[in-house]
Amino acid sequence: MSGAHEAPSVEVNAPDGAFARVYLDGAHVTSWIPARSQVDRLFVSSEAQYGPGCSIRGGIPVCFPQFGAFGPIGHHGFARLSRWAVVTQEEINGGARVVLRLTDTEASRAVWPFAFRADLSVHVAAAVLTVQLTVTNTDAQPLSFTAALHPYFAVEDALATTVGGLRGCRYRDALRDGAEFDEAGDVLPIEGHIDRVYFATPDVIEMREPNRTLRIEKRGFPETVVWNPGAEGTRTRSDFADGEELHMVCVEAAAVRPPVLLASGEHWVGTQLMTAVR
Ligand SMILES: O=P(O)(O)OC[C@H]1O[C@@H](O)[C@H](O)[C@@H](O)[C@@H]1O
Repeated sequence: MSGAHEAPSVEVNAPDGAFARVYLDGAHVTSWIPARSQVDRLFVSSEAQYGPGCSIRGGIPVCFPQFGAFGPIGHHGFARLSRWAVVTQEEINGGARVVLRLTDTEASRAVWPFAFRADLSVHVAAAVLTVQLTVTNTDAQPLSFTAALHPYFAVEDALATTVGGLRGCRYRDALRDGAEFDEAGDVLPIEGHIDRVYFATPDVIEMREPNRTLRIEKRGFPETVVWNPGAEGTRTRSDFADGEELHMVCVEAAAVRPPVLLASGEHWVGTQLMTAVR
């Protein structure tokens, strides 16, 4: 574990001023500042740890080859704990992009016995951050996985924040023993600790605060996860500071049910696009 300044990271600087920072450990985006803005739309804890083998608390963890407990290996998989390599850095599509890559190693095969290639592309332009995960089965046998992009969005007051667009979707509530319900509300208020996987969600939803809105889009990911640790959750985690639950909301794009199944040589693409509407 180390401090933010010692761990290697790359900057993504678009000609219009849009900015992102990505750490090589975990291919972890920790900062996103849209063009013509001074405000970072991602939350990172003041207690976050950096470096090989520790997941940064905040930003956008990449959960692969497993999301949560949806699969046979450890919670949220090993991608967020692994060193990725920078493949390309370029100006493209009016913005800037970096692509990082993770491939199997002896250590990964000991946990998950497959050859694979995972590419994470991070593109910024204007008011949009686009994060795309491409997984290729480079093994001779089929493989299956679950995955998520797990952004911690910075909010001024989580308790004044709502997520709109999930009405009618079935969800699994981890706070009620994994029981399933149908979302009845037009908007979902964040009222404290929440931990839900919404299934078959619309590809465009909105996170609204009193003074600003984020449009959160996904492609290839069927599910949306909404998570806030609540006061108890930040108090009991050493990489969170007390009270930080009020300044973050996770709205994640996930692929969990069913797991993604790839034949030898096939690939899968999942994308999350975040737009600062205001
Ligand atoms: O503390 P971690 O491993 O980063 O996980 C954070 C949270 O991630 C969310 O996606 C899960 O739904 C929660 O159950 C989990 O607590």
